[in-house]
Amino acid sequence: MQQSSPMAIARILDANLNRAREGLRTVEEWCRFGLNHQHWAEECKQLRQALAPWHQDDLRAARDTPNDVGTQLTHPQESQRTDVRALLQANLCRVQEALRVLEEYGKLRDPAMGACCKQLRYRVYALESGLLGAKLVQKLRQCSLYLVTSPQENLLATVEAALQWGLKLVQYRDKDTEDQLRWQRAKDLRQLCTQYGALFLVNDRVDLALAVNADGVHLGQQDLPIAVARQLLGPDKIIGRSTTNPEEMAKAIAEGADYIGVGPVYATPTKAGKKPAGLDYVQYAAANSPLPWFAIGGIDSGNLGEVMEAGANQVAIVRAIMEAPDPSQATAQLLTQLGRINS
Ligand SMILES: Cc1ncc(COP(=O)(O)OP(=O)(O)O)c(N)n1
Ligand SMILES: Cc1nc(C(=O)O)sc1CCOP(=O)(O)O
Ligand SMILES: [Mg+2]
Repeated sequence: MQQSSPMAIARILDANLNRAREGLRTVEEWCRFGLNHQHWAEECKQLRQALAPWHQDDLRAARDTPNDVGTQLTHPQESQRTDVRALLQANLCRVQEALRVLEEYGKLRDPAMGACCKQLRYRVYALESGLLGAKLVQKLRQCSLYLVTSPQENLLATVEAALQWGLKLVQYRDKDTEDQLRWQRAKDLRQLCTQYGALFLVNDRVDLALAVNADGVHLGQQDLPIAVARQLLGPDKIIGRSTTNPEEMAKAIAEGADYIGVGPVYATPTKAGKKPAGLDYVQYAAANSPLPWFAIGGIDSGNLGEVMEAGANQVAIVRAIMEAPDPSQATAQLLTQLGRINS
């Protein structure tokens, strides 16, 4: 059994504090500049800051790089990063390993250091699932057509008709129904969407989204702040935000929305009284949005061409499907125009 050497322990702590902080900084840069994701960028920063007070002068002073036998040790995978995902994965793994070492050796120095590093390691697991497990958002990026429902007697049959043609994204929007029934309908739609492999979001209501395990929510400017919804829903669920102008777009990005609605493109009775943002804002979104975005408002097969010419690849629709004489045919027509019969 080896006697514990304070110098050796100080070197281990110093090396792993550096490793954890560098790894976090690498991930943070992508959250900030690659994803424009304020929530995750801040989480990385806070994790780094939580480690900083433990990196005391005596630990730095123990550093002895010339005599560190590990500086020449590399693994072939370190020089083979195929893409940003692999880079993030490697760095998050590095941070988790370093935190585990800090937890174990930190206990020898101060039990509070061990406990702190354990908590930080759990937060890094959450960061990892948020960043790399965001499969729902990746799926949303593939959806060219977004059906936003309106209340009607044959709600399920109408949505199913669209799903049969390959629709992959549905939002349950229902302003007036009492909660018991709304919850029942949301459950039925959730099940239907699961059956067809489609994403299912709930408009306005985070509680309802949670209650039926929806894939996310859509929030307008008057609805809950995104940070509150994120806290309730966790990092993996999709949160969409309506925007009408560049300022709202910038705010939604900064707040950590996963996608935005861009509209109303045209005046629409579904959102009576809301002034159209027009095709100019569609063009602006096409040039500037780093997030997936859906043009919405008054869009049908007759004007879809000009909305696409303005730069939209993804559109959200209420009446042109929900009130179509033949929702199947309407969906097929829209998907064909969007160039993707299957999504
Ligand atoms: C995809 C999408 N975009 C915009 C909206 C509108 O949301 P909001 O402004 O909150 O208005 P209501 O739909 O709640 O009346 C949306 N629902 N979906
Ligand atoms: C629900 C909604 N939100 C809009 C926005 O611009 O934020 S426009 C809109 C209504 C879209 O319905 P339709 O396809 O029937 O015109
Ligand atoms: Mg709303």
